[in-house]
Amino acid sequence: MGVLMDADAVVEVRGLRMTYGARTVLDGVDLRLDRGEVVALLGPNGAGKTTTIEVLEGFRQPTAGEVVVLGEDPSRAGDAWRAKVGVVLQSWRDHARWPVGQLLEQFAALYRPFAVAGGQGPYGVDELLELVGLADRRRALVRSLSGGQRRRLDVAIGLVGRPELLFLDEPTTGFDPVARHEFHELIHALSDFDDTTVLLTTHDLAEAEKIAGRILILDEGRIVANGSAAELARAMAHSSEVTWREDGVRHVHSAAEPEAFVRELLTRREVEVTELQVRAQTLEATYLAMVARHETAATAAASASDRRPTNEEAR
Ligand SMILES: Nc1ncnc2c1ncn2[C@@H]1O[C@H](COP(=O)(O)OP(=O)(O)OP(=O)(O)O)[C@@H](O)[C@H]1O
Repeated sequence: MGVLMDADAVVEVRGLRMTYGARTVLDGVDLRLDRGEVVALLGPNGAGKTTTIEVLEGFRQPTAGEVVVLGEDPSRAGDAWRAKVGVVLQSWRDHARWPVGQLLEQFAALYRPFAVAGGQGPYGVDELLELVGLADRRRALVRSLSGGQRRRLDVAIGLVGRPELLFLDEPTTGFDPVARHEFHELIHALSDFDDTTVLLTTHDLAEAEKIAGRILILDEGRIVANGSAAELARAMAHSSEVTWREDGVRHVHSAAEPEAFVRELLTRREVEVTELQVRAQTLEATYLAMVARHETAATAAASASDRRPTNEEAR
């Protein structure tokens, strides 16, 4: 059993460190996921997102820190634990000669012994193919799928055991807009109706904003931001822009709290307000500002510690 205390947490991590040789990739990561949450882990290339997810999946042994996932240490957990966790890795290129439906049947069979009494057990193949939009490719060989279809199959393989916790590493790479939209609906349905907890990495900030209730930004081995897209925008003091017409005259106002401003505008004014629009700060602008701010601070700290004291200062 895990050493951490909170029974409500699906994932709880404290002080996670990971080094590859002399290189420190994760340097004190703390995070927590509660049941039914969809959380996006963002960060620049090489920030350590995949490494974090691989530690949570039990594929990598951390250098230091406490990691509890579904009540267990993932690096020691057994098959019954593994059956509750779904994983979609960044690239998965096996099983080229298998027909899609047969491959999913095989995976479903692996999960069947772990189905709990009264639970639904693994997905039926037809239902799963329908869910991921591959119903018409049941008999196709895996190698004949397009890149986006291949990725949908990866998602199906991650889902087949009806996991309590789903890790998705850049799941929508190569998806066309329709597939992407369907995938977002699928994630909403999983968290709303099945209480599935989802942790995904993505470089698509619009996607993170759309599907994740909470966003974590990892940079230089640490979580530098944690909150909803709106909370992160507020933390950066980013304003939304409200525009409207009053007696035919166009007005523009920057508001840190646009809901309150619009409420005031609509209730207190006696004149007619038309063409009211609120342009919210995008997560992309917030993200770019946050990463830039963090990196500037890190560079300043590094150059301060490199700077040798002058003779004058040393005295
Ligand atoms: N097995 C390994 N051995 C040595 N270094 C590694 C290993 N795996 C990853 N790294 C390094 O660790 C750092 C973090 O990699 P990771 O794949 O976790 O980042 P990421 O945030 O997922 O990046 P991306 O957005 O590019 O997918 C990178 O600098 C990478 O080169």
